[in-house]
Amino acid sequence: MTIQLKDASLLKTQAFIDGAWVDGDQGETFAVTDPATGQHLADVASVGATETRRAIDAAARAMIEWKALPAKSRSDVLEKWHQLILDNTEDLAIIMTAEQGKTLAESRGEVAYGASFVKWFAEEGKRVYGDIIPTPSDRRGVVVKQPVGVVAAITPWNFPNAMITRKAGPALAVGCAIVLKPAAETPLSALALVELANRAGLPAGLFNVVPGIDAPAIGGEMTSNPTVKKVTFTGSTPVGKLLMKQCADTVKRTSMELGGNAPVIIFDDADLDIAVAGALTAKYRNSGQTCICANRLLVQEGIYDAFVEKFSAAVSEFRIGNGFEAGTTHGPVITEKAAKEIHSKVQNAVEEGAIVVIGGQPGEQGACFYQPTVLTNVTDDMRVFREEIFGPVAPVFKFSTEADAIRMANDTEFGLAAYLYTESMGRSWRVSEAVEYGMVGVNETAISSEVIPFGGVKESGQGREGSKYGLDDYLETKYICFGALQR
Ligand SMILES: NC(=O)C1=CN([C@@H]2O[C@H](COP(=O)(O)OP(=O)(O)OC[C@H]3O[C@@H](n4cnc5c(N)ncnc54)[C@H](OP(=O)(O)O)[C@@H]3O)[C@@H](O)[C@H]2O)C=CC1
Ligand SMILES: O=C(O)CCCC(=O)O
Repeated sequence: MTIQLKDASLLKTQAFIDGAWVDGDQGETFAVTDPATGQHLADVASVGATETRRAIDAAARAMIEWKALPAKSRSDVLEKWHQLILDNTEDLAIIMTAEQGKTLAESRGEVAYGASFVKWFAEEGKRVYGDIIPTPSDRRGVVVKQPVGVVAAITPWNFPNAMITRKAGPALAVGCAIVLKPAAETPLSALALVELANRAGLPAGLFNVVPGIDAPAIGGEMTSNPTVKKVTFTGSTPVGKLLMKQCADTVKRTSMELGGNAPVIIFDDADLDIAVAGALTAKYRNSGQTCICANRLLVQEGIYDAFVEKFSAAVSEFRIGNGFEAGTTHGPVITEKAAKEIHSKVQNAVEEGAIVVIGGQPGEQGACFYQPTVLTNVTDDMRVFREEIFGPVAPVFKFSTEADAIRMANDTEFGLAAYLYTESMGRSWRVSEAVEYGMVGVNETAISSEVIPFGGVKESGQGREGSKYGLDDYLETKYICFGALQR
């Protein structure tokens, strides 16, 4: 084991089912490696359908008492969990950088971001209101909100902490129990989080973590088991579609946070410095591996050359490397396979006529590195326009009119986040309303926080996470009719 922590007991390698740390039934394990060095970090228990079923049964049992508690009692446990996450920020960040590759500063930021969802939903869970409906007769209609039931969650490797708390926070706050399958690349962050929830006093069975390399087996059980009432997923659109189909047989509720193809539209009247800074953040955050990362920079012809010059100059200052090393601004991408996939998209663009302004090659630091890249002379038939790049590659497209920009922005099956830069108030409104996206940043790309409804339209998914709306995904609406009041 090569991860050095202040509290070594946060490094867990077994599954957590019904309040106990357990191996898989077959004793199988899978390796977790550091993408920056290729070093082996840990062997983690690999569970399958049988253990997942056991976790679901435990969740259903645990929910009976949990959902009957006053919201305040559930909130108290979540508040303790929140504090423990903050108290252990450094260890959680070290685990994250080791298994995911992002810089230590980014990992610390994500731990705080992840903790904010626990705190937010500890508070929001106390504010689940119903309604009384004034019916036109001798009756009263009452609407109550109830927990949806056992929740199954499948999470990705790009945000190994926050994508878990954004689901577990609201689920637990309203009285649900949860069974979580973390990404195979980043199970250690998930296991450390559930260890802290356990230390916070969360009763056994309410939060189960089922790591494993056979995702279809675990996902198959989660989506077919009738005890599971809701599946919440963050990841790629093809897997999201598959899970939705699998959920149809038992008519489960689903929340899907899927792929994106975010445009950053920069108009001639934008403040150039602000636009460059925003585009840099939107593109290169987490080495480009965020579903709301800028995928396409759309720049109006009058400002295009100045933008490319300033943007590329800033990119040339980046230092890619091991996320633990001081001075590293950007870490590796998650796997060698991902680095190769990014390069194939760049090669496709270059073969079709794109010009590499900077980068354009795998990094020399290791198999999982890719150079921060800027491409010009790009067109809308290239893969970098159509597909999610999920890497540090910025294709800069040119447009003429506002109508062109809106058409290009909407010319995709995705609809998660879009950003625009302009000094015109009228244009801000017009374009924000015209683009088909779930979230729009106007002169801002740092749009995420626990207080906002995060989610997409079109094939980017359904449901919203965070904010007051984030509770709805875990609640059922029940109508009760009180009749014959005169009796
Ligand atoms: N919206 C987002 O935030 C994300 C988008 N993506 C996009 O997807 C691309 C591929 O990344 P990748 O990691 O392969 O994404 P996936 O969608 O394959 O993985 C996300 C999660 O789904 C699980 N999973 C995969 N297949 C199944 C299945 N059949 N049944 C149940 N669960 C399953 C994975 O498990 P396991 O790890 O064990 O395979 C992981 O936990 C990226 O390049 C990016 O474009 C990826 C991650 C996050
Ligand atoms: O799905 C993702 O890529 C994580 C979203 C990051 C964020 O909340 O900003």
